[in-house]
Order: sequence, then structure tokens, then C-alpha cells
Amino acid sequence: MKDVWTTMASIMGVWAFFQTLLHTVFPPELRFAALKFLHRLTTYFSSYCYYDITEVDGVNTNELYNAVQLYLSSFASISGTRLSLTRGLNSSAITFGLSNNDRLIDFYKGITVEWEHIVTQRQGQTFSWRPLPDEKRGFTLRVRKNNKHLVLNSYLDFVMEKANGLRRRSQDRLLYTNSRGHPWESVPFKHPSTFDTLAMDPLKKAEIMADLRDFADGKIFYQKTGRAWKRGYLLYGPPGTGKSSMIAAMANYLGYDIYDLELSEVNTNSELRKLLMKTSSKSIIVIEDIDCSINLTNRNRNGYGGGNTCTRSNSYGVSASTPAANGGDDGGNTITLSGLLNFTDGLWSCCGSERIFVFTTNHIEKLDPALLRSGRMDMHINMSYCNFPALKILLRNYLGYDEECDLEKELEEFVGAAEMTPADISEVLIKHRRDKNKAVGELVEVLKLTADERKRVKSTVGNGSHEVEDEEQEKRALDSPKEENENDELQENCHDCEEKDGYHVEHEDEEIK
Ligand SMILES: Nc1ncnc2c1ncn2[C@@H]1O[C@H](COP(=O)(O)OP(=O)(O)OP(=O)(O)O)[C@@H](O)[C@H]1O
Ligand SMILES: [Mg+2]
Repeated sequence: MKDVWTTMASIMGVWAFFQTLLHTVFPPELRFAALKFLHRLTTYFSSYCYYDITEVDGVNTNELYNAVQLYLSSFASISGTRLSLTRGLNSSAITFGLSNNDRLIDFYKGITVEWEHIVTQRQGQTFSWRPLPDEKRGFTLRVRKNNKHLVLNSYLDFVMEKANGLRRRSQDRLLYTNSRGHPWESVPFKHPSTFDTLAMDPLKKAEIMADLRDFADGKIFYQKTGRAWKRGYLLYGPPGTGKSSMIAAMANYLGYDIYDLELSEVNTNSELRKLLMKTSSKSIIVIEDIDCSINLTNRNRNGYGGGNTCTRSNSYGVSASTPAANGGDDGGNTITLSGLLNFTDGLWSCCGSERIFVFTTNHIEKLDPALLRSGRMDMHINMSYCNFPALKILLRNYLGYDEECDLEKELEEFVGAAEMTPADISEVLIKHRRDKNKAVGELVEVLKLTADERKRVKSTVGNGSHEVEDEEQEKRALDSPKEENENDELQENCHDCEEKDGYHVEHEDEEIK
């Protein structure tokens, strides 16, 4: 202890000596210049260099500052003893930050860097278009001079990337929607659907998840092959088979935001383009019920891409029809199919990156072949009636069945023939969820009745009774309008498709696989 005091006393003695020297040798007007020179001299001979990253860059927010703050928060929470805590809008997580003048050491590829958070009071309010905060905040990064290339060329990119990942994880997803004449508006997206809760064949589910993961990790692949970093999925099938739930599961799986595009609220192709430009990367752009959003069947079939005429009824029930110019421009009068295809495929689709397009429909047969052609939508996924593996997932979700249940054989026997949607089955399970056995018993009854009914109708149709056939078709159109030959038709059209347990997944784009 005595040694410490002796050292302190000698340092203060040296400091006092230099102060006196400065005052006696330099006149007051030269003193500031001398100090500045001294500072430069020490900086020149120092083996460190310093980078200041201020919160506000001129009048704009400095993105790097926010990224550094988020990045440092990931390990500040572990090592710090006094930290500032923040919770952002739409965020359910708390982020940690360094307090004033706190330092943190980071290691990167064998080098050591030191971060210091510096907060000072702003000297009076300078003229600015927007009010600046009272405090001036910034980070100072100290690195050895011989490491500065590594820091500038790769460490700061690494920090930005990490921060983006953290932001996505800590921030809740956002669900955007568009309304007439307005840009995107968002609300926090809290849909609980995940691939775990989604009832469908586990193999097909795993295939879709692997495809999504491949896409999200495919930055280098897309760059190398000169392809736009985007992917399209077409989800089709009867109502209540989980198309919307699948979109929510995709967003939750990848941590992407959702842009739910309401086509009936878009007037022109240029409006559509503007909306596209305002979407962020790492997002899923959804057009639900594409066959209802835009009339794709009344086009003149003059070939795709140019000279198409598309008719769309707007929300006031007025129908507009305009010839589309080459490349899909319409003269700004209405939205066209080629405009829509440009939106997903054309040059404009590449503004931003890492985006997924999802179209859903209950009637794939109504879609224009231009939308279905090879390479347009990379994967066609048929969400179909509930089969046994999917039913097991619903039993686990609603009744907590992880093990076999007593009536498993009966369930397996009737579920295929009953052709019920997961939504219908969920309803039965929800109703009796407090009593597992009752719920399963009830479900077996319902499945059996529905399967018998289907069988009866099929045999009557086989005997040529058109009355029953018409009646059944009408009922199905209202209930769950899946065409019997839907898959057969598609099998003929597609290049490489698989059909298993009612789930039909096509791969238009095999390079990714
Ligand atoms: N495959 C599924 N897995 C789990 N739940 C499902 C599934 N399909 C339907 N459901 C349940 O049924 C409800 C309706 O499903 P969803 O909205 O996803 O169907 P959809 O196919 O989008 O129907 P629509 O064609 O009418 O839009 C959901 O809230 C969900 O609880
Ligand atoms: Mg839906």
C-alpha cells in the first residue's frame, strides 16, 4: 500500500513539474497549441489507434452505433456490474448497454479490441432540422495499429451481422399490411404456430424446413450463381388445412417479418412496385387467396410476359381491363398479372434481398399457368386433408398425447377415408379437450360417420346417380372445395413432384436442394 502512495506522489510531482514548465515556457496564447502538439506527438508514437462511433452522424442516426450497442449488450449482460437497460418498441426482450465511460474488451480472430462508451453533455443546441438529444453518446474503439486492417475490413462487418441477428431474435416479428393509398402499417406479430405444432406429414415438414434453412443460409450460393436471393412457395389446398398456419410457422422459424399484401388495395403496377421497394429484407411477402385477389382467368392468352390483358375487379365491384405493355407496364391504370409477375420475378423483385414470396390458393386449377410455370414459384406445397401422422400431431397439441392412445387403430382406419381438414378435427378436439378419452372417442365417431358418408357418396356416384353427386359437390364446394383430380392434374404439369400421404410437394428448383 505504501508503494502505491509513493508512486502516486511521484506521478503527481511530475505532472506538477510539467504544468509549471508549460506556464513558464509558453505564453498563454501558445499554451493550447502546445498541448495539441503534445497530444499529436503521443498519438503518433502510440501503438494504438482509436475510432469514434457517435450516436448521431450529422443529423442522421448512425446505424453502426446502434449495432455496436446491441452487439456489446450480448456479453455486457454477463460481465458488467453496472449496466443500462432498455426495452425497444415491439420488443419483448431487454437489452443491456454499457454505462457512461465503461469499457469492455472483445476478442476477434486472435486480436484484442477495447470498447469504451462515452457520454458527454451537448454544448448548447446547435441548429438542426430535428431536436438532438441533450447527451452526446458514442463508442470509442481502441485497437493496435497493426490490427487496424482486420478491424476495418472484417471486425466491423462481423459486429453488424451479429447485431442484426440479435435484433431479429430479441425483437418480435412484425406483420405489415397495406391499405389504399397508404404505405405499409405494422403490428407485432405474435402468431403461435410453429413447425412443431403444424399438423402435416413429418417427412414433408422436414423437407420444407430444410428448404427454408438452405435458403436463409444461401447468401454465398445466390451470389455465386448470380441469382436473386429470393424464393417462392405456392401453398394450395382446401380451406382449413393450415396454409396460413404454415406461413406463420415459416416466419417464426426463420425470424422473418410478414408483409401481407392485400392486392385489392393496390391500384396500379407502379403502386405495387413502390410497396415492394418498401419491404425489408428477411421478410415473407404473402398474397393470400391469389385466385380471389386478382382475376387471372379472364386474360387473353397471347403468351406470357407481354401483350397480356388482365381484368381485376376493384373493391367497389368495378372491373378494369387494360392491355399490358411488354414487361408488364400498364400505363398506370390498373394492376395486371404481368405486373404481379414482375413483382415476384422481374428486376424489381431484386431490390432488397433474402425475401420469400408465398401465394396461397384454394383453387390451384384457377391459376394462370404463367404463375405455375417452372421457376416461378420454387415449391408447390399441397396442404391436404388430415392423415394419420398429422392427426397424431393434433392429438399431441390438443390432448397432450405423446404415447399411443387406446383407440389409435380406429383413428388410423378412418382418418384417411374421412377426408377431414385439420381445422375440422381441431374443432372436435377443442370441444372435449378436458377429457382425453371422451375427445378421442368422439373423434372416432365423427371420423367413422364422415368416412361412411364419403363412401356412400362415392358408391352412389359410381352407380351413376348424378343427383347425389351434384349434392355432394355442392356441399364440398361450400365446405372444402378440393377437386378429386387436383393432384393428378398437377402431377401432369410438374417436372419433379412427389406424392405421399396426401401431401404433394414439388420442387421447381432443384439446384437449391
Ligand atoms: N395443418 C394444421 N396444423 C395445425 N393446425 C391447423 C392445421 N390446419 C388448420 N389448422 C387449424 O385450423 C385453423 C385454420 O387454419 P388455417 O387458417 O391455417 O387454414 P387455411 O388453410 O389458411 O384456410 P383458408 O384457406 O380458409 O385460409 C388454424 O387456426 C389452426 O388452428
Ligand atoms: Mg388462410
